[in-house]
Amino acid sequence: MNILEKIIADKRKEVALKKAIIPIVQLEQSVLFERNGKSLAEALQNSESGIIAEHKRRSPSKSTINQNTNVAQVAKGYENAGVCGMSVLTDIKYFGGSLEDLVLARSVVDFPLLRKEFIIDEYQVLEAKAYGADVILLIAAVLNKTEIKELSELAKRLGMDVLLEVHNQEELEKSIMPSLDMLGVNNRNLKTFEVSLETSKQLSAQIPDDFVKVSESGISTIEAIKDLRQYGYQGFLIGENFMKTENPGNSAAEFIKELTK
Ligand SMILES: O=C(O)c1ccccc1NCC(=O)[C@H](O)[C@H](O)COP(=O)(O)O
Repeated sequence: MNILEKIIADKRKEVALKKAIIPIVQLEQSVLFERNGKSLAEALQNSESGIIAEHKRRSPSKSTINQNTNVAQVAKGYENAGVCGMSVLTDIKYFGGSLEDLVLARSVVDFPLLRKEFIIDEYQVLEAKAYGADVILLIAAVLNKTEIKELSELAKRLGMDVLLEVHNQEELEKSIMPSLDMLGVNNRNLKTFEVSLETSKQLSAQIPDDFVKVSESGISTIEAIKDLRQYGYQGFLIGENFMKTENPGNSAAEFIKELTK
């Protein structure tokens, strides 16, 4: 079993347990369920930087990135830095995140928040809305076409944006559908952890112009972003490069200042 298969197997158990503990009707009673979401796709299209900054304590490829974070402080720091949106990892076992992180970020900022999660069930889409997300991530490597359609259409009905993530041409071909807002190319192979920005460059021409293109993972320089822009990318998801520093908000601010000068 590769790491992605292991994560998904654990996720199925986690979701089954959560469904038994917190019924859907309770999620729908959350005050945040009534909140009008902010569009990340629109924010990226109107942005000079295109930065989506991530809150990430650890990952399967890096056992420790930053264990001492205060998610609310990081969210405020990212807001002051002028990011377009923030990605909040909510997986506990592999990334040290939680839905509480999402709601804490929501309590201090009003810009688009992406629930970064391995979504395999409609229950998690409802959870994303109930805990304050504006955007969900769907990963083509772990979903079939029908699942992508059903999960993305539910997110759209709830007023959320959908970022669909692919890593190769086959995943891209099965995924293109009108209920998606952004097409993300993950430069990290989630089975081997190998990272190459060439993945974004190679797949860019096959992504229809109707979708905002986002390049994800392994981005750490201004030059990389300038290069990826030549391939039509308007969004750049950055995690470790900011989170490995003592003050992720300040790091994002310095990066964006340099990028937009
Ligand atoms: O980051 C990992 O090790 C990882 C492993 C398995 C599945 C997903 C994983 N990461 C999720 C992400 O896509 C990244 O957190 C995100 O794109 C930011 O990447 P980076 O800037 O390289 O931290």
